[in-house]
Amino acid sequence: MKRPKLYLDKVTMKFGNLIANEDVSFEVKEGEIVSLIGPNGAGKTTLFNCITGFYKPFSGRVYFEGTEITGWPPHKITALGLARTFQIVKPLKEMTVRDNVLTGAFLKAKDRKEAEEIADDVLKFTQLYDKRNFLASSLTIVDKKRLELARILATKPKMVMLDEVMAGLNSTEIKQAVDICMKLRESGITLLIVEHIMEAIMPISDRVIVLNAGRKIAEGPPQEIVNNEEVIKAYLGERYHAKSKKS
Ligand SMILES: Nc1ncnc2c1ncn2[C@@H]1O[C@H](COP(=O)(O)OP(=O)(O)OP(=O)(O)O)[C@@H](O)[C@H]1O
Repeated sequence: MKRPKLYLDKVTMKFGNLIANEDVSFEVKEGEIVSLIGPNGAGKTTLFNCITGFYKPFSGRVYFEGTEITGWPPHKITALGLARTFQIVKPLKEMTVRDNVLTGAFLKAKDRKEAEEIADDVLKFTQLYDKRNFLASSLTIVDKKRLELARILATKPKMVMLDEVMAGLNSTEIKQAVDICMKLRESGITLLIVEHIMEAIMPISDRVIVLNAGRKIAEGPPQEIVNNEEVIKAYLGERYHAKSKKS
């Protein structure tokens, strides 16, 4: 039996009267790829912020590898091995690509030499090594997204949470991003992915969790989710449903 890596117990988050997440519970097991989907405003990013310490939930608890991390500061959660990307990528623009990645690598490295080794490995993995001396501000959107991933991989995470890393990419770049997800899983990293590009994530997800208006409305293997009437109505629509039936 695989152990739960991440466990949410009835997480609720409110902004004034608006309930962005309501009693959301689920677990992600070690080595799984789990996708979190739902319409715009469903509460996916808010939940990521609650898990990674950027928001303190109104109520409920978050556990990582059995340790309760509810309300911990983000840097402490990253140090424990849970890292996340942001929907709007924010590299340190006036620093080089390599220095950006080094800032992540120093979290776990014992000295500069080790940090540089970690950074260079990660830069090669994310195909940014040739651009290591570029200023981050000069990168294209796909390379900025790779850099965002490289920075968090340099912290040597056990679990990575990706927030819409495929948005704005072309089909070749999406395929490369999917390959990276598969490679991360092969290397033992557990993944929780927020994404709107169903064609990319459905084939690689072990399980899919669906949020709508802050509540979890479904959870299950991709094939079950694409046939779930409530999910089709709330989010997937007939188009994706019909397409997935054909394949
Ligand atoms: N800081 C905030 N203050 C007030 N309301 C917020 C805040 N952040 C999010 N919300 C509201 O909470 C709800 C959930 O938003 P959230 O960004 O989590 O949705 P989402 O599922 O990530 O959407 P998308 O797919 O568009 O990224 C929305 O109604 C949003 O307007």
